[in-house]
Amino acid sequence: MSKSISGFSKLSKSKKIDWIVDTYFSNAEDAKNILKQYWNTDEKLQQLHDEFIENTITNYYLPLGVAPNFLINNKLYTIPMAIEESSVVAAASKAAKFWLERGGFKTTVISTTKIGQVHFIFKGDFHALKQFFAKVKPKLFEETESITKNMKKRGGGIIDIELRDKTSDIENYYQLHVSFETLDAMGANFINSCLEQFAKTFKKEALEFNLFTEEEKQIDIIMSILSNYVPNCLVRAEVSCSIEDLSDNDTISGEAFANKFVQAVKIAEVEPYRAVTHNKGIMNGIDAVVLATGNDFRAVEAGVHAYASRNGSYSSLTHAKVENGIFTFWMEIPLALGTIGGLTGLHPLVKLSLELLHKPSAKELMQIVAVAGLAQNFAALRSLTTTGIQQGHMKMHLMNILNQFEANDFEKKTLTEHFKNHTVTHSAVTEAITELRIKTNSE
Ligand SMILES: CC(C)(COP(=O)([O-])OP(=O)([O-])OC[C@H]1O[C@@H](n2cnc3c(N)ncnc32)[C@H](O)[C@@H]1OP(=O)([O-])[O-])[C@@H](O)C(=O)NCCC(=O)NCCSC(=O)C[C@@](C)(O)CC(=O)[O-]
Ligand SMILES: NC(=O)C1=CN([C@@H]2O[C@H](COP(=O)(O)OP(=O)(O)OC[C@H]3O[C@@H](n4cnc5c(N)ncnc54)[C@H](O)[C@@H]3O)[C@@H](O)[C@H]2O)C=CC1
Repeated sequence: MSKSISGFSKLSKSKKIDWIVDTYFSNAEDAKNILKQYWNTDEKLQQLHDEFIENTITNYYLPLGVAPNFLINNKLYTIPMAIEESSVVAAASKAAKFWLERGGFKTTVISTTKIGQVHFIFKGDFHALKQFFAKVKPKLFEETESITKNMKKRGGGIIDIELRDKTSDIENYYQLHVSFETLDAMGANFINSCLEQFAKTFKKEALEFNLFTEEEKQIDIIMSILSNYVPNCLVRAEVSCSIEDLSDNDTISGEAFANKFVQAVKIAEVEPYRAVTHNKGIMNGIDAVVLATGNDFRAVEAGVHAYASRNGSYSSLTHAKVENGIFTFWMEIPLALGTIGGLTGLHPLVKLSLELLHKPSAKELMQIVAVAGLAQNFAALRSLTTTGIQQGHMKMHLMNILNQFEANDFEKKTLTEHFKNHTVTHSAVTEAITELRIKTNSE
């Protein structure tokens, strides 16, 4: 059985590794070598990565791929994508190329408001609390001045502070519900700093408020935190073309494809089991760009799925219709992203990704990310409603299976050629590589 340890965080990196490999690995030297293999040879760069998080022992690589040919509002982009799953980048690239020839993607940012809340318990009269709030509200703005002054100069800051009565949900529970404009920053730290100052001011001022009883003066702050639910930080991405232009092969007409596609989207609108997978496909594109641009994918994931459930049941994020012979496919999605702050100015590959994207503002990045999600969903639905998903996915996954067998270059070349005309499944690859090895050995 493994042991626990006290003071691990205080050990040096090399001592941490020693403890890990000695405690958990049968071959400590091998384990240590694997960890060290992923260190950067540039010590300064390694230190930068070490300091992103805590207790760092090595780097965890993900491939960074690119999907070219994205025409967004008449501007061409090559989109960086960091993801472990095969076929996602290929699918995005294929959808980009398809829509490039059909006018490209059109996007608009609908809104950019973010929310934070101070949750508190107040045992008293709501009327008195409202009076107190009216009195203290200017002070809340005043006492956060040092935090907000630069953001205000840039055109952002605190938009409004509301008092919300939540006592029908929990006894004596109220909120300060605050809206913010954080411009090119995702804003989590800015918002949290403002909220924590509101909480201090609110509590302090309550002690001096004459209309409160002694009990009412004891406002109990439970917590102050931004919300990752951002339904008013919304972007729309859309593609459309005539149904005749929709087909690029002879096996299905544009009309038949459009109808099937719209049905597939409708199913995801009404059937949660399908909607979750449908939206997972959208997140294949979104997460990959969010990660490549150093943004907080947990925040995005949480917010997006909450939005997908906003009408009471989990539903598709994308929608499609055919009207007057025109096929339209679109998505509105909440995305709180930053192109300043967090890791965006620190991680060399994030900086490179942002430069590749023409150094976007947060609003531009929202549009690019939404397009990556819409394109991904288009590619997946196109495969699902025509060839089935496995054909393309397994074609891309072939190399992973071959690597599981530690295939050499000759085997990879021969089998890639073979599977151009055969269906890729795990067992078909197993059979083919076994046969090839028997044949090669007997020669
Ligand atoms: C996989 C493809 C693209 C193959 O599609 P294909 O028609 O066999 O590809 P192709 O060889 O004819 O090439 C056409 C274009 O596709 C792209 N492409 C093609 N191959 C590559 C490659 N190796 N590397 C980079 N890009 C590639 C590329 O843009 C290329 O143009 P070119 O560069 O030649 O001018 C297609 O079958 C497809 O789009 N499939 C969908 C795959 C998918 O959605 N994968 C996500 C993982 S599955 C999942 O997690 C989600 C899901 C599906 O469950 C969601 C849902 O249910 O909704
Ligand atoms: N629940 C959550 O989502 C939480 C997330 N986080 C983390 O917080 C980080 C993001 O916080 P931020 O406050 O965005 O980053 P940050 O703390 O690095 O701040 C960015 C700062 O950049 C400055 N700035 C300069 N030019 C600007 C411009 N044009 N527009 C806007 N700001 C400009 C502002 O002072 C702003 O506060 C992420 O790493 C995230 O993972 C932290 C706590 C909770």
